[in-house]
Amino acid sequence: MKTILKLENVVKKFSGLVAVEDLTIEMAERSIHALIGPNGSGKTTTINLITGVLPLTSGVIRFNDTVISGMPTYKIAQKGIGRTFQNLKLFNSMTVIENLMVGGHQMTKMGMYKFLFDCHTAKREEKILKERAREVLTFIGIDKWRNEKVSNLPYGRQKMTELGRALMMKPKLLLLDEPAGGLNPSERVEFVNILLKTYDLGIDLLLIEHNMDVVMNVSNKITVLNFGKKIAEGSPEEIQKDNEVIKAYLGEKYASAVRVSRGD
Ligand SMILES: Nc1ncnc2c1ncn2[C@@H]1O[C@H](COP(=O)(O)OP(=O)(O)OP(=O)(O)O)[C@@H](O)[C@H]1O
Repeated sequence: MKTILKLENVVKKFSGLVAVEDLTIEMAERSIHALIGPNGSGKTTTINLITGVLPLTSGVIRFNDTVISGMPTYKIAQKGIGRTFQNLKLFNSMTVIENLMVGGHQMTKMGMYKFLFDCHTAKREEKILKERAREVLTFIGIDKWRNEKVSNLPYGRQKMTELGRALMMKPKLLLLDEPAGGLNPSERVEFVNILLKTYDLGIDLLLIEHNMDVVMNVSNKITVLNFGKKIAEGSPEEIQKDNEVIKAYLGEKYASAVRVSRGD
């Protein structure tokens, strides 16, 4: 088994508060790995550490054996790590396709100076970005809304747009912060199908998610955090039976519903 992402003894402190405590995670290549835990347990902070949005207090993060902790965010993105956010970070007054094209700019070889002053190359770059955006929009099934302003779209399609923007860079690993949050049941099913299709393209997924149906159905491995510490790790079956996880997060109601549905 090859490891795509490795966190080694990662610590993040915000003045007095230890948000992530001595966290070690190994994510296998060709896997869907979930990070779950109660509110405030350090999940989003962990994603912010991986993507370089926050500096580590101590520890090391490796992506495909390269140390990425300490690198600026754009370099980490260029290495092949994409992300989506818990609260959408789209440009609401821009159209769907414009949002994707902005997300794809880092993909092109051109610097901003050249883009502004070299019209000929800028036009060619724009054409490449547009073609890539259409390809991504078709893949996630929202191409017909490409010229709509993001603010006019229902929430489910806005979430798709954000996923599309992350896919523009052709990441090898995609970090998803609550992809199913705020979606209604049919949007959720549609989104999960697109995520599985994305995985089939060869993109590994690290997923933060509170919806346990989604987590248990799609993940190969789950890491559970509580107060910044890893309290359990294993397959969905192992995690559903883990007493500490049931006590800290899943609750007895969830655990007994699973036992009934399994006929235990
Ligand atoms: N920039 C910050 N400054 C100070 N404290 C922070 C900061 N970001 C996060 N925290 C704190 O770190 C802890 C972990 O927060 P984090 O957002 O990582 O949790 P989470 O597991 O993602 O929660 P949720 O499920 O609610 O999104 C919390 O106590 C939070 O208040």
